[in-house]
Amino acid sequence: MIQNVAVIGAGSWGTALASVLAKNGHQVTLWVRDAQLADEVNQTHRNQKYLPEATLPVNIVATSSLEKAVAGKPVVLLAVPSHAMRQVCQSMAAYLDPEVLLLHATKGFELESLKRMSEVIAEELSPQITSRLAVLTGPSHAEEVVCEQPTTVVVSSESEESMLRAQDLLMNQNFRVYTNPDLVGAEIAGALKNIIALGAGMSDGLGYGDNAKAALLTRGLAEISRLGIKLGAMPLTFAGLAGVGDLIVTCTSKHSRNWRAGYMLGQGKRLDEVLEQMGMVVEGVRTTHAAYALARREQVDMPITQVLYGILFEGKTARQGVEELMGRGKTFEMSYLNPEADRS
Ligand SMILES: NC(=O)c1ccc[n+]([C@@H]2O[C@H](COP(=O)([O-])OP(=O)(O)OC[C@H]3O[C@@H](n4cnc5c(N)ncnc54)[C@H](O)[C@@H]3O)[C@@H](O)[C@H]2O)c1
Ligand SMILES: O=P(O)(O)OC[C@H](O)CO
Repeated sequence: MIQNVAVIGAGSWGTALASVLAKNGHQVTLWVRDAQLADEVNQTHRNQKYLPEATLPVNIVATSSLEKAVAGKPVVLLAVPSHAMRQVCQSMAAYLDPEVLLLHATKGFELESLKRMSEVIAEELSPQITSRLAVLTGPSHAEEVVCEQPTTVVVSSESEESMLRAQDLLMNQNFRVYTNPDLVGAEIAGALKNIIALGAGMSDGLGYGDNAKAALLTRGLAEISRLGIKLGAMPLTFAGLAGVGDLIVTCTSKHSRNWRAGYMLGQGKRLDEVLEQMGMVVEGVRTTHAAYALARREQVDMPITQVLYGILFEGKTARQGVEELMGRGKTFEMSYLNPEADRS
């Protein structure tokens, strides 16, 4: 069924998802924070800053008014950075349709509270929203999605109906949408892979090869799963699109913001220089901070995250980080063989 959909956030991901929805025939209102960019989208059907190569469908109409964007819309899709989620929800709460289906496509935790995005959304809107809330995640770079390159993603929700509605809205020949009821696992996997992507970029920036990258991905997945399972995720989610699928794409793609930021750090640039040069959200930086705190709180061993925390926030060099990881004591690969020695 054709729907009126509001997409909140006109960075690369919001713009690409607006394009998918519009090509599926939906009427899309795109909320753009910057009024000048809203005019550009309406007049030129382009978003030069975030997706310069793409021409956008004409059934995307941009507005810088959050009220105009969401009022009366049966579906709202949030694609803002994690640090903006709470404030955006607060600002749009009064205008939302009481029966709205809410999707979010944000990969991160709220740093201050260490909460997942769906928890932040439920706190700001209402606990009942969870029955109409779904997350969209999986291996999907905006730059490829907007040019209709084959892409697979996953939607997760506590409500089967919401999950199926989200799948129907988004799925097409080039954008294949799977469902997975493990909302907790989907959100955690999507957020934590960005930490490992920073590490993979660093490894490449240091000039290390494929062996190092494979080690980071595999041991990265081990610690992502360890924390995720402790926080209530289903183990198999980490073997799926939200887990290993997204880990592969983010750690190996030239489009990845997290990999690119890591690469520059590996080459010896300072974090502030790197973030300035990126000009786009690099979720992995805040997520490293959040995961470091969560790992301490939950007493879960996350050696790669710990080392990256040291590099990002404590002045350790990338090379020292590698030495630290490679110089750790002997241990089992599979912690189930010796749960007492749950080390990576
Ligand atoms: N880019 C991708 O390919 C991709 C794919 C999947 C998921 N994501 C996730 O989507 C989310 C958004 O990423 P993106 O790549 O579109 O980022 P981006 O850097 O391309 O754009 C960020 C957007 O958020 C807006 N913004 C920044 N601060 C804001 C604030 N305080 N309040 C409201 N809006 C604010 C900016 O104006 C911009 O429109 C992230 O969580 C990211 O991990 C991105
Ligand atoms: O470009 P990145 O590193 O923010 O990753 C974007 C998506 O999460 C890839 O699935």
